[in-house]
Amino acid sequence: MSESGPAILVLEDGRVFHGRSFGATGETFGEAVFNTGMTGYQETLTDPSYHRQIVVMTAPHIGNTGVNDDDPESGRVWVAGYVVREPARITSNWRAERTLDEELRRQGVVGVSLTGTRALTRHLRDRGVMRAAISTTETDPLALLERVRQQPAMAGADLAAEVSTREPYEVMPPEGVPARFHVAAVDLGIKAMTPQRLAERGCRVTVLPASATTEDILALDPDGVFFSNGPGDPATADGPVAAMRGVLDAGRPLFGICFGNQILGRALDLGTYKLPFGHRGVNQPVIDTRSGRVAITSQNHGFAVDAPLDTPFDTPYGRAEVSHIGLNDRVVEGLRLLDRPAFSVQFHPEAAAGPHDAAELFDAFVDLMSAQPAPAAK
Ligand SMILES: NC(=O)CC[C@H](N)C(=O)O
Repeated sequence: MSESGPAILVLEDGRVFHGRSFGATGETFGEAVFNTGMTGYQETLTDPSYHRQIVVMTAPHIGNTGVNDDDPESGRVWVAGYVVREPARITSNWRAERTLDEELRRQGVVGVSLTGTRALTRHLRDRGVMRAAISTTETDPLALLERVRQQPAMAGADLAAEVSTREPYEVMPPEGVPARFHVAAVDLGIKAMTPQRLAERGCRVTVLPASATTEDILALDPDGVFFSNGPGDPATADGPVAAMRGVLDAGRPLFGICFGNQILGRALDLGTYKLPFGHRGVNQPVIDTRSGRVAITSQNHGFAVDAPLDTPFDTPYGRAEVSHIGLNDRVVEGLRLLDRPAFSVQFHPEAAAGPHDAAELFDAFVDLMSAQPAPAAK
C-alpha cells in the first residue's frame, strides 16, 4: 500500500479524530455507525442498506483477504465512507483479485485509518449514532463541522428508490434444481444472496423495483412475496407498506427481512423508532419466542419495530406475535402473523459471511408456499 496523507473525521457533536487517508481521497458525509463483524467486510461494503452511512469497523485489522468479484452483495460499494484501525498491508487469499485499498480507490470511496476506532465506537455507543464527515482535503475541523451539520439526518430519509433496481429481473434455480415456486421479491436494497438462497430451494425469483405496487406484484401471480432489506427510515416507506397490505389482503405467503420486517410492522399498524446505536455485526443473539432456541445472527439495522413482546396482539390482519427478541437489548427481531401466512425477521438469515444459524427461515417460507392451495389460474 502506498504512503497516505492525513485525513480527519468530524462528528456532528464536534468530536474530531485525526488519521491517515485510506481508499479514495476527498470528502464524504454520512451517518457514522459501527460494525462489530470480524469477517465479511466485502459483504458489508456492498450491502445497499449501508447507503449514506460511514461505517466504522471495530475489528482492528481489515483487508487481509482483499477483494474478489464473487462475494459482493450488489454491483457496487454503498457505504458513504469507511473507517478502520489498521488496513492490512498484505493481501493473503487465493480468491483475492485486488487489495481493499485499491477497491475503495477504484470505487471512489473515501476512508480513514485511525488509532482511535475504539474511542470512536464508545462515543457512538454512549451518545448514539450521528452525522459525520471524513475529509482528506479540509484541514479546518470547524469548517467541516459546519458542513456536517447541514447534512440530512437518517431519521426521515427515504432511500430505497436510490438503491433499488430500475428494471425487474429474474434469478433462476441452479442447474438440476427444479423451479417449484415463483417468488416476487420487492427490492428495497436487496442483497444478492437473498434471491440466491431462495433459488437454491427451488424458487424462481422475479426481483421488482421498490416502486412495485400490489397490482405489479399480483400481476406475476406469485406463490409467495418477499420484501427485502434496505436503507433509510421505515417511517418514510409508505409505498412499500401499501403494496404489502395488498399482498396481505390477497392472502399470499409473505416473508420480509430487515427493512421488510419494519414494513410488515407498519402494515400491521405498529410503530417504528430509531435505536440509539443500532445492531451491526455478525454475533447478535436472538431468541425464538416459541422454541426458546437462540440463534447467533448477522444484523444491520438502526431502526426497530415497536410491539408487545410477551403476548399476541390484534392487527388489521388478525392476531400477530413477536417471533424473535434480541437478547442484548430486548428489541423486536421478528414478527409472525397467526391468522395469515406471513412472517418477517429483523436479522439476516441470508448472511453470506455467516453465521447461518437462521438459514432455516428460507425453508419456513418455502413450507408456507407448499401449504397453500395451488392458485386456480396456473
Ligand atoms: N438492513 C436493513 O434493511 C436496514 C433497515 C433500516 N434501514 C434500518 O436501518 O433499520
